Amino acid sequence: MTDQKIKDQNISHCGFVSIVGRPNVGKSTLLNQLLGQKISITSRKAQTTRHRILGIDTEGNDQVIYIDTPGLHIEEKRAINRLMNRAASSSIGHVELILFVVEGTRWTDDDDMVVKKLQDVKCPVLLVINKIDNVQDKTKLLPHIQEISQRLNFMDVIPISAENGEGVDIIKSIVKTHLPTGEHHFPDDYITDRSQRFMASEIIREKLMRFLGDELPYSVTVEIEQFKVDEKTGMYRINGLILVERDGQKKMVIGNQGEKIKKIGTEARKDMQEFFQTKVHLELWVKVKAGWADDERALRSLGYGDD
Ligand SMILES: Nc1nc2c(ncn2[C@@H]2O[C@H](COP(=O)(O)OP(=O)(O)OP(=O)(O)O)[C@@H](O)[C@H]2O)c(=O)[nH]1
Repeated sequence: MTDQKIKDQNISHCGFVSIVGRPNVGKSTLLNQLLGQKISITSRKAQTTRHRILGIDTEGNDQVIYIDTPGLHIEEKRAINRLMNRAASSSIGHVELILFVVEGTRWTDDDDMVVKKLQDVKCPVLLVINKIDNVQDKTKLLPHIQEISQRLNFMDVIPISAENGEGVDIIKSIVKTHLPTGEHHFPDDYITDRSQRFMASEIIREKLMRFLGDELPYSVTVEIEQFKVDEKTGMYRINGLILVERDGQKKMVIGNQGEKIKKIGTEARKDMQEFFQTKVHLELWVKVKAGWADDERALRSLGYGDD
């Protein structure tokens, strides 16, 4: 190895990379793959991610800070949708690189909206075509890529499958070449900027998204009322409050003889134990708080819009 190479390896690098795209294209799945650990919740329903979340990947002298964002979407009628779009848009500036994630050969008006937002950015934009495992006829991929490439000057186009990891290493190596020299922003053992309390509420929300019917998840949010560490055993005692908008929704979350909320609690506790690496005692309650998703002040008190 040359002296120059040895010298370069000892220089600290750090930079921010935004992951943007419309809802449900696989941004959070990609972030989890890039980190090799699950920190961002995912589900088959659109608009699972509601907050901006940082995923920190430190390898030797290099620290990459990925910004996972809520999916950008046209519908902005409700206060919650406005805040989600704002959180996503604010992450577009001041980064080293943007990963624009789209889904196979499927293109929608929301994708067009994202392209418009990216039109004037100063940093390079990498087009990431996700879910290629779902594209049956691969011959359609090339003309599709050619068509999208006319809409924006992409630095490169990488087809991937975030679900099974295909192509993710290529993204990692491209990201590395865009890191400026500089001190690490976070301690090397950090994987996210978010508190354990926040992660606990997200894990519960993921189970609500996954186990409730198609419409209900958008009327539900979670507040952590208690987060205590038992000093003797190290066990976490967590109380979560599930807020819904109407009485009928409360019944649906609880389920027949409490079976639904029990399932949500069991699955959330399992994930929490894995994430926190300790035993967890979790209790869940459901409460009606009408109109929480339309009221910007109520949303702020629930932690929305701080992003
Ligand atoms: N087949 C397939 N499914 C994928 C792939 N990546 C993600 N998915 C699925 O797509 C759905 C959405 O993934 P998410 O990671 O939650 O998508 P997102 O873009 O973060 O969604 P929002 O939170 O709505 O912005 C989930 O059901 C994932 O399992 C992939 O490479 N292949």
